[in-house]
Amino acid sequence: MKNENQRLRDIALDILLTIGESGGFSHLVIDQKLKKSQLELRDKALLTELVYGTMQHKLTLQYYTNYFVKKPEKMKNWVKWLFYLSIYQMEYLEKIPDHAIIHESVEIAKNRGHKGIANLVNGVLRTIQRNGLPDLNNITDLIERLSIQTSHPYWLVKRWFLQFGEEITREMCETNTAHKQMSIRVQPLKIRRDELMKQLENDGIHTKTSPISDQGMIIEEGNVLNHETFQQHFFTVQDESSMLVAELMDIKQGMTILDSCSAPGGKTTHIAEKMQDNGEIYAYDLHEKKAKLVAKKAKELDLTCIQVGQKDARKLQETHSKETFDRILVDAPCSGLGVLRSKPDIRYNKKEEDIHQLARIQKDILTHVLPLLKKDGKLVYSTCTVDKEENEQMIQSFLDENPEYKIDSSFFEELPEVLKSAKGRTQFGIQIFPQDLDSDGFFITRIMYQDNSNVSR
Ligand SMILES: C[S@@+](CC[C@H](N)C(=O)[O-])C[C@H]1O[C@@H](n2cnc3c(N)ncnc32)[C@H](O)[C@@H]1O
Repeated sequence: MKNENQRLRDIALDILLTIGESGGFSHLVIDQKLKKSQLELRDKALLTELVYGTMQHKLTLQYYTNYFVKKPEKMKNWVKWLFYLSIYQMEYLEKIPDHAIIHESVEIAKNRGHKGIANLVNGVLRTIQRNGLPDLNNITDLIERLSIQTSHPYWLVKRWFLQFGEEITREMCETNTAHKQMSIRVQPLKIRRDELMKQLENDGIHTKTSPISDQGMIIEEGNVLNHETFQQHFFTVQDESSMLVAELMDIKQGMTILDSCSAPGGKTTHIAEKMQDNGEIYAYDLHEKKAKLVAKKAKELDLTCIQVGQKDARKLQETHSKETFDRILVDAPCSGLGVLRSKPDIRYNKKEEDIHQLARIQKDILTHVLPLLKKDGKLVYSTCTVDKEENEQMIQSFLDENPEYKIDSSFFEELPEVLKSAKGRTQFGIQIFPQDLDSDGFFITRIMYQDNSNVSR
């Protein structure tokens, strides 16, 4: 008979095997399993922590495991992941005593395998308990050391080293393995921010205002997702860097706006709120199912100025005439290297080749969408990634090929005070690193037409 602790770790192991070996998205697999599991709320939180934590530290845990096991390549996948899960708990979670972790892990090994595997698990974990783990500072290659210490693939650390230098890369990798603060965006047509803060405070949830958006709040303590104001859709959970995108669109009431890559609708609904639901927003996404999420979100937030549809951004000229929109948002599909804290599996699944292909798609989308912008309009381009090829270099190459456009220099004046001297600021936009604001890594820039009538070419 399995006890509750064992059952919980068994489920965690199944989830890790699915994400780690079959490439499932962590948040989707966890959601699915949690729905079926009938675990108590507290246990669900621990299960989520075990899965995210183990995934986040996978390469470090692999290094430790391989240090102690003689022929690691011969281990079955479930044994490998059982080691990662067990060592994660011993090394990173203070609340569970080592003897309890070892006991549960050995029981799982007995149930899933045989006595030999149980003995191996017992032997390795007891050695770690007695002697501790190897010192990662002894790894001599700087990039390899950082890769193992912070569990980022070698190619990615090397790429960031070359693009941003050692200091920024180190800070970024370290931030990516740390806990991330949660932020929310109030729906101002439903409740004022100060009122919401007061209501939450009365129920023991401490918040502070965001330096990025006057709709933003940072949760300092307490679980806001269990609060009635969340069920009432008085706010949306949104990262602060993500909030900054709509903040930098210079939005006014009554505008006609295109959101070309809009699902699941975080930024579309923010734009609608900023317009006080007064204007027209056309929100599209390549995938029908995802576009439906935008409509759902708009409905929950009682926003009516959004028209949702399934469309390829590269073919929008079939639907809309040239120079239709006052503002356009291209929140482009990207490699997602800025959101590694919330989606730990991304770092192991992405390949360098994906980046080249994404940069081509991003440029293609920009090229096809920009003619829809009014001559005095503004287009904001953003990604949730940290990579020059998809951001600065893509923009530079686009502008080189399309001299009728330029970066809108007033964009930089509108940056919030906390980002005015950010390290990621260049003539092509701003790269926000996760360590800048304890938020997601994002790139944002703003493009407009350039009056070339006086320029001879
Ligand atoms: C970064 S996400 C957008 C996030 C969204 N703006 C938000 O804030 O919730 C990029 C979206 O672009 C969509 N996409 C990818 N290729 C596209 C294309 N060719 N045309 C339109 N949408 C596309 C993806 O399905 C994905 O939902």
